[in-house]
Amino acid sequence: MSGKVLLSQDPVYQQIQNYFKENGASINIKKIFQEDDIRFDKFSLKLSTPEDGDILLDYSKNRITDDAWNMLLELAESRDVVKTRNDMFNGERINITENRAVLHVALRNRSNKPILVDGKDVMPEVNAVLAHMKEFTEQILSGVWRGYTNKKISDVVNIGIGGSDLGPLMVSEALKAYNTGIRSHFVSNVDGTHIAETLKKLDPETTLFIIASKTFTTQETITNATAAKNWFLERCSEKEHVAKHFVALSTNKEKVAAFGIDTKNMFEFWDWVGGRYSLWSAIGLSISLAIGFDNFEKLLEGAHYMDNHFLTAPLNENAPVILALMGIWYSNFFGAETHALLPYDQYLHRFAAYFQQGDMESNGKGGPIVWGEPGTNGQHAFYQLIHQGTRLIPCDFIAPVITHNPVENGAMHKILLANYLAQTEALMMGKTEDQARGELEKAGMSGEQLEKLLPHKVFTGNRPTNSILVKKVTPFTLGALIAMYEHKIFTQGVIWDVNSFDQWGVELGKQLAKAIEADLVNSNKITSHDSSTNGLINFIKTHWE
Ligand SMILES: O=P(O)(O)OC[C@H]1O[C@H](O)[C@H](O)[C@@H](O)[C@@H]1O
Repeated sequence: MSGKVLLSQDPVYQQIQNYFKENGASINIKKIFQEDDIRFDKFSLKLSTPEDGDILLDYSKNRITDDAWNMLLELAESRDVVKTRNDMFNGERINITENRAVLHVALRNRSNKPILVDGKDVMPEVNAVLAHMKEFTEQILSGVWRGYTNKKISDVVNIGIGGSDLGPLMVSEALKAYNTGIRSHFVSNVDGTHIAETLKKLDPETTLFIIASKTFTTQETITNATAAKNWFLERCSEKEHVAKHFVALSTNKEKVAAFGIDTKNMFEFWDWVGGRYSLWSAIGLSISLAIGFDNFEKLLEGAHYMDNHFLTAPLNENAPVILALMGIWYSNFFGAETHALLPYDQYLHRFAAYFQQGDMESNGKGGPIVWGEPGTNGQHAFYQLIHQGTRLIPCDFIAPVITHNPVENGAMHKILLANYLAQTEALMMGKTEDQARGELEKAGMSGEQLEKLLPHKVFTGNRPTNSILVKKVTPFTLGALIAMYEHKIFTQGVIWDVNSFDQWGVELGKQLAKAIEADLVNSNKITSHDSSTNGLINFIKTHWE
């Protein structure tokens, strides 16, 4: 990421800027479709997976002309996307501020081709942990591993936060159709309500706690894990039974041992796995328990499939690169501030939440705000803003062609897909004044009443969307989808010159929280902060007394 000129000084970037200045405002998606019969063929990409059908990326409904697109592809070249991508896959320390390699791709490297970090192949270690996860999953699911009163484990509580929570939670929800019968719970918030409400439902004899923390120092996780251990020990006084009910996922053996978890019940990963890229590592243990190890492997295979695509496809046929460039076009040139992820699949209801961390903790220093909710719920909440608001909001619409739940003989899924399709069409086409007038007249309106209402019924249209279709949400296709977005984030980071793999911005709040905690536990009137913070602290303390 060094040795490049600043993005704003990159000649290709400047060329795009000039093009945008002259043409940006007049690009109309509807018009381009009218002028170009093969627009969909040109601006869509079909990826055929070995067993799970095709993945279709339709990026034709964008404010993009052939010329702009070619220049954006050139920009990817001039920003060294290819070289940096290769550096990542080759184990170079591309996370420069932490001096670390970035190798989540090694965790799902099903080809087993050696990947070297400082000359050492990481694959044997990766495979050893996977073998441990497989063995453990099989023991729990078959009932070989039992609780302290010899009962089978029925409930698994993943205690973690950020990357040690969002990935396992999102995937366990997304693949519920594959559930093994284990009930999964996720506790993340340091608000005691989260663990208290979770524990209410649980029996210590049949519950397994997975303490998931890369560093094993995260305040929320250690506090929740301690509360869980105390809850367990209040019900089963024998300390040695902790070993049957607590396992750890971490890079930090010493801290795991200090917490009181036997390190043979620790599943290891490494500093070259970023928290928000860790669901493929030991952090995925709760996923493996929820859907079975074979399905967890399929998730890895799907991601590996996308890794190969990202690594080998030419830039103009490369799904993550295409998504990245389209995002750059809107962020850098149109000034779009946000990007919406809109999965039309109830199983993917945490997908946007997951990529809020994935994208904004990675590229938040330069990239857009990422947000979203599943369709059709979003339609009844915030789509008004997307359709008629003053801001440009590029959206990704994601859906499976086939549902796991063909309720009412599949009729419900057809309704869902009709909505999925209608939204992107409506966003592009809008409704002209003439059309709106015609509709109002048809409804019997005229004169002043009609003229008054008319402007409110007009939709400008020309609002950009990508449509992504998978055959079905399977472990494989989900793995591929997640990896596609990971590599999109990577590509954008390279173009923006943002290190997507550090997150220094989250440190300051943590530091201050430690200091304030000390102010909260004494009975003094606090005066050492600004007057607002003092006032808030003192208000809280007065109401405790
Ligand atoms: O897994 P841990 O070490 O407990 O970290 C959990 C989370 O902590 C911080 O908030 C980081 O910003 C996240 O990237 C990380 O996922």
